[in-house]
Amino acid sequence: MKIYSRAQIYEADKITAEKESLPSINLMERAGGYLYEWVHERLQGGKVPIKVFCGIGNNGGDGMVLARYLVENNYNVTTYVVNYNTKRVPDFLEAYDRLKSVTKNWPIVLTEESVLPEISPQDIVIDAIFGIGLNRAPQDWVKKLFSAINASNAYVLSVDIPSGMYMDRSPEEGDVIVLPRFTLSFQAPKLPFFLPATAPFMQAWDILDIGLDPEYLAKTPTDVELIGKQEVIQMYKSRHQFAHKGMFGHSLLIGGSYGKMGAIVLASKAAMRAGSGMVTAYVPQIGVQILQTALPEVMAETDNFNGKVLEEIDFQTEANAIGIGPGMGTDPKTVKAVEGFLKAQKNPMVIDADAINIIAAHPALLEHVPNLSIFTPHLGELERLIGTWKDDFDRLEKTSKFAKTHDIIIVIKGAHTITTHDMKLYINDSGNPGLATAGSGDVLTGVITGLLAQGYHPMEAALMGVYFHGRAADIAINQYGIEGLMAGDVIEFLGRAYMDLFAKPEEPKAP
Ligand SMILES: NC(=O)C1=CN([C@@H]2O[C@H](COP(=O)(O)OP(=O)(O)OC[C@H]3O[C@@H](n4cnc5c(N)ncnc54)[C@H](OP(=O)(O)O)[C@@H]3O)[C@@H](O)[C@H]2O)[C@@H](O)CC1
Ligand SMILES: [K+]
Repeated sequence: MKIYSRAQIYEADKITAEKESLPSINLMERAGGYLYEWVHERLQGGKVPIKVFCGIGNNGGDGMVLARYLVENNYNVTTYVVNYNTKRVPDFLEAYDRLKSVTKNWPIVLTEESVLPEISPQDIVIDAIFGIGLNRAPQDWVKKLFSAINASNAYVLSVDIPSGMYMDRSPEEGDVIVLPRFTLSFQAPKLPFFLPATAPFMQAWDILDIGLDPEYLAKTPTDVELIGKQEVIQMYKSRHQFAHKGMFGHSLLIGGSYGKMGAIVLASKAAMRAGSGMVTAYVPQIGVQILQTALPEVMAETDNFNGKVLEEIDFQTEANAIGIGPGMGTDPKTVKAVEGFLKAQKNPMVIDADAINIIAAHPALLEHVPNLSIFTPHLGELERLIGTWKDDFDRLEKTSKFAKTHDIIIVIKGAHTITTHDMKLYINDSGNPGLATAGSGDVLTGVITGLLAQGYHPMEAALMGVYFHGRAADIAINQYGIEGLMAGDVIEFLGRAYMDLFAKPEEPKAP
């Protein structure tokens, strides 16, 4: 699913109005009408007190239309104009007049001098104060209103985006954002919904299709995409009945050290479950027995040293794909081995954990990393690789530039894992907090390597790998719970994640 920028949303709005030869207020009427339907379906005329807070831009206009429908249908509504600015936009004014024409209870105008209204936990609050147009810090009294809404314990429904959330920067000290119970966003989700500093405000949300011009939406390329089941189905290649193991590639996982053999065991097993025809693990001698005992399906190769860490990386396996890093450590001898190894590589591979740390500490090695290799850092590793950042948006910009410069793919692991290549961002749609557990990254490395070995393009392998890893965890928590989930459980549910691609979607849960 495409994620449009603010400029693209405004453009879509303009083009839709032009094409339909309708004044733009009609689009606002449509948006407000859909908001009303959503609310009405749930309240069924119930006389709960509804407080609609409207700004004076188009987001406020949407709120005004919703308020009018509520009034016309005899709901118990009080409407407020949060008059944060002198520039009331024309469509807002029109929607405001239309509301005033149907009721004697005109909206209450709130300004800096006003006493803010009491909000009780029984109220329903509609937050239509700021939409995607927020471009500077609101005045203190407006922030106080946001805080009062948040402190009220009322059910809060945000229109389009929680008020106070920016489209292009993370919250800073002193910022306040409305924390809604639910957000109804128009046409497509917005980038901040998925970033660490702002995603916690998006506990539940849905998209309202307000009929923006489908042609414009379809033909406009976006810098950001959301990757879910639909996108993965398009990349998936099904197997025919007479397939044999030689057709699905040989994965080689390099890593492990004394005390950290589990990481390479998990990665190797995950590569098998991801569908790699064969898997070999290249480990220090100390690890051979452990690996062979843990995983009879996986072959082992080792170096010529009797050490606890890898001192050499020189293998016979003719691998279709290599994943390096899990449990490897950063012993100087291993660093030398990695240097030698990288210089000999031509094909894209998966680079994780200590292999990332080694490259970060020896940036000259980047030159030897094959193009389209997939780096899978968590935030700590990413910082070592690319340096520090100001906020979530800055991190994305710096990471995509770094990936572009070195022609690599970077998978930034997090609650919403984001993959970047060629200045585009791909946000993963699956996964849950259960994945914040030891070994989960090693499993991901194995899955991506296994997909790469099967002949998927590195971008497909990265996006599918991240998706399946998350989806397997989503299915696994039905059995283990979020707290109980372990990395090994994710591996056990990988098969189910593949099967789920073609399963009938579940009924959405009621908010
Ligand atoms: N386009 C679409 O597809 C559709 C969009 N729709 C709706 O429109 C919403 C976007 O509307 P919007 O552009 O009018 O912006 P909104 O968020 O209402 O802010 C209003 C204005 O406030 C100003 N301002 C900013 N920060 C400020 C501050 N701190 N303190 C004081 N003032 C501040 C700033 O104007 P400025 O003063 O910078 O000129 C800004 O323009 C969108 O979220 C959706 O709900 C739907 O109707 C249907 C189709
Ligand atoms: K809002």
